[in-house]
Amino acid sequence: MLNELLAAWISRQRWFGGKGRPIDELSIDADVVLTPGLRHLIVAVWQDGCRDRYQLLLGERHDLPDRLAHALIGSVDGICFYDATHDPERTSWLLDGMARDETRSGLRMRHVEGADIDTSPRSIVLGAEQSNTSLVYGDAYICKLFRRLIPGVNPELEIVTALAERKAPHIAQPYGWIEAELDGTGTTLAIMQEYLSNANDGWDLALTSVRDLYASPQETSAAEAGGDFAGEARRLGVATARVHEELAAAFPTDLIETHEIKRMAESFRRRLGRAVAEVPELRPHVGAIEDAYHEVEQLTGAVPVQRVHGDYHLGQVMRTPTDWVVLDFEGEPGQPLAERRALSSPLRDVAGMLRSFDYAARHLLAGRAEAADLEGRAQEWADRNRAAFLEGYREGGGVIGRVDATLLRAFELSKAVYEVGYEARNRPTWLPIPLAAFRPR
Ligand SMILES: Nc1ncnc2c1ncn2[C@@H]1O[C@H](COP(=O)(O)OP(=O)(O)O)[C@@H](O)[C@H]1O
Ligand SMILES: O=P(O)(O)O[C@H]1O[C@H](CO)[C@@H](O[C@H]2O[C@H](CO)[C@@H](O)[C@H](O)[C@H]2O)[C@H](O)[C@H]1O
Repeated sequence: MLNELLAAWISRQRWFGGKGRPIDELSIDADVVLTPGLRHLIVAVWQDGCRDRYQLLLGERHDLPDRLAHALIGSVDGICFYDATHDPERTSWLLDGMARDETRSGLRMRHVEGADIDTSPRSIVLGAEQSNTSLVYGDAYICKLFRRLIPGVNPELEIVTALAERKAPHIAQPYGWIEAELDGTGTTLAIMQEYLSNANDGWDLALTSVRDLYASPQETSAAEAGGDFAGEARRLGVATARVHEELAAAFPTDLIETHEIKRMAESFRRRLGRAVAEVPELRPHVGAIEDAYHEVEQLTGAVPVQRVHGDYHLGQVMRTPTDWVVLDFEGEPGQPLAERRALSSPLRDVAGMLRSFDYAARHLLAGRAEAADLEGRAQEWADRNRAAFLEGYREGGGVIGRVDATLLRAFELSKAVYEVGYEARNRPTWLPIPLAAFRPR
């Protein structure tokens, strides 16, 4: 009975990866009582013969207070089962568990060595719930619970711990984590980090600047408009180069030669093939994209590779009162863990951020025919901020050599191809944004 309630509820959650397909079966793989009225579950969801596993915090109460009514999963024999991430009385136990380094039936809660965890703040669930659920404790900590579980150490934990040990700037300090064995592999279930309470998301800041430009008289250039973003874009470039430098110092690096460069071009092509099958609007652009990938195949010499962010965009960086902080070193969601941890060219992140400037410039135009006359201004804003970011990247020590232009272009196109698939699946009205990347300039 509980399993059926959970199946109906999980299919409605924003973070559920199998939306739109019926659930054939849901079973409870692990069930640990953390404290009376709070259970930690790992459930297996079967759809079309495939299994995905998810992590739940299940609350139990005889009477559910009104403030938790929205979190109700269902009732069985007079007990109300609910999503306990919304219940600060219960989630405080996670803080206690990490502070005490508790282990409960294989569920290990740990704090970073030397971190002094204040267990007094109470949590709220972060509004912009995405593929995971984040709990913010006062203005001290943010604890991200991974919903869909993939066996292995989460790259975010691996990277921020390594960079924090080096006292690297531009990261949010890690405080603790939760882990368990999944298929015999130590698997990260949650990460707790410093909450940047006084910071703004890069995407929101960039959009404010774009709006200022669109609202200013036609003859005003992007440089003269009130909220010019170029200074911030340059500082972000500097921070990005410093983070790359720290990643190269903390993890192995390598040089890839001709045959591996060809393999990289093949992987760009495979991604293109999958996206074209899914989104026919890509078809007219295939020839030009293939040409750019062909140029990559012709490159000679070695390309430096290292650990990178992997899904770098304006929504992954926050501006604190003093500088930029980079979040979410997890790589592209949906990619296998091995791929997300693989060494790559740092130009991949540079390309990701360049794409993001295009996104910010065009997002107000998407799907609005009447906004077509803003096209030139969108281009001007994007060009100005892309150039400023690259200037900052070089200033911070980042290397973009002459041959790198070919790689950078291919990474940008490949990111835009990924985005076409992402938007078609998640936000179809945004599809024109990445499609614009393939127009000849
Ligand atoms: N350390 C932090 N401090 C403040 N806000 C944060 C922090 N980490 C994440 N956030 C906020 O949560 C949002 C989503 O976080 P993110 O880690 O990107 O989650 P997801 O992987 O689900 O996209 C960010 O855009 C940011 O607004
Ligand atoms: O932040 P996530 O790890 O969930 O990344 C995924 O979602 C992003 C959207 O939130 C998506 O990014 C795309 O949209 C952004 C604006 O919302 C834009 O700034 C990015 O440049 C663009 O790629 C990301 O690709 C996806 O993996």
